[in-house]
Amino acid sequence: MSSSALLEPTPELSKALHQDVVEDQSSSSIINRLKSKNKELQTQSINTYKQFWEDSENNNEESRTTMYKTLTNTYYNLATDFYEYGWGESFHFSRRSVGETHRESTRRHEHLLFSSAQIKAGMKVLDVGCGVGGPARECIRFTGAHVTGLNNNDYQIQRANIYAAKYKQQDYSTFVKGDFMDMPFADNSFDAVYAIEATCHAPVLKGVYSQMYRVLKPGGYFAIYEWCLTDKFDATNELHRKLALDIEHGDGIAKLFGTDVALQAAKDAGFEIEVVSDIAHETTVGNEIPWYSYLDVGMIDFSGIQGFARSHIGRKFTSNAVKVLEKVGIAPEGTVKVQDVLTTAADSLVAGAKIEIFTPMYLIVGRKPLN
Ligand SMILES: CC(C)=CCC[C@@H](C)[C@H]1CC[C@H]2C3=C(CC[C@]12C)[C@@]1(C)CC[C@H](O)C[C@@H]1CC3
Repeated sequence: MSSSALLEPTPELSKALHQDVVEDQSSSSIINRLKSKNKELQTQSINTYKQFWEDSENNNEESRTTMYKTLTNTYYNLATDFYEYGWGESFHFSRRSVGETHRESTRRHEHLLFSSAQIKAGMKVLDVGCGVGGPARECIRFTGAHVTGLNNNDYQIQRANIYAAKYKQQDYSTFVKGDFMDMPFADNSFDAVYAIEATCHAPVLKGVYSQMYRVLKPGGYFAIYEWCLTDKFDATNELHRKLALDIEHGDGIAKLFGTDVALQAAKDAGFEIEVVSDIAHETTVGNEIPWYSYLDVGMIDFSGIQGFARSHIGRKFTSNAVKVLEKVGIAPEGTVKVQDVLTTAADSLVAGAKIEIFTPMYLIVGRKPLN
């Protein structure tokens, strides 16, 4: 099978695949969402995604980086509903202190980035790879800025617009479809730019960081949480290589880069670096819970359906429930495979984190020089 077998992620495909769910203004349950997919297109999407990774022709970095747009788009067409069901509206990890809820730690993690980027009321801010807009909405609440969310996935843009209407934030946010390697914005048009666990989908980090530099006004701040392989990653170690590939496959990433590559890319893009830190390994008062704990074996969260859904045992429950839904024809054929891909993601992230070869929160804060 050639790499072109992945379905072209056009707006028409999105509309046909997700059907009337995109028009739904209420927060629809995962069952309703699965029920209303175009079954044939959903099955085709997951089969081609699986095939893409199994196909040895595609299972090499060059082919994956060439196909990054289609690869990541196909992934989010399949994963978005599950992410919202098990994680909420902000698609990222966070450090958590004892006594802190998932929502509280998510917010705190976002606030740290917004403060690092010096975002203030009235500023024009860009969120690169905004998902369904969870962090953008919090940025608006926390700072009073106007946030433009850039995303290449039509379904996520539609979800973001639905939420903006729900939370009455239309005047403070705009969600734009576009490729972060070739942004549809003029030079020097934003006061601050940030990205949360999103630019790892880029085929070349310097490419996306250079675009962030280009659209940022001189003197403006750039702040990112990057997904990276750490210095402990050893490319000659078979287990390390397998875990990196599983993270890529499970999370729709063409290629993971090292922290050294990310930092150099930010410098090469032109930023004056002010802060660099793998905050996964920083300790703060009471911060004793690793970022991956929710996904780890033995962790049970009784804080509600979402808490249960993201736990290891909850994932097993979801896999079995999805099998039944698929059997009785409610969920499209192949939905079990989507849950399998997500299980690969969760397991490899936890394993990679435990041996410290991976971090989802390599913080880089830089500034575009005034001259
Ligand atoms: C892919 C990138 C760059 C960022 C997303 C990070 C996380 C928010 C996701 C990574 C793995 C995801 C999984 C889930 C939610 C979102 C993630 C943690 C689930 C818990 C959602 C519910 C499913 O039934 C199981 C998923 C496992 C993986």
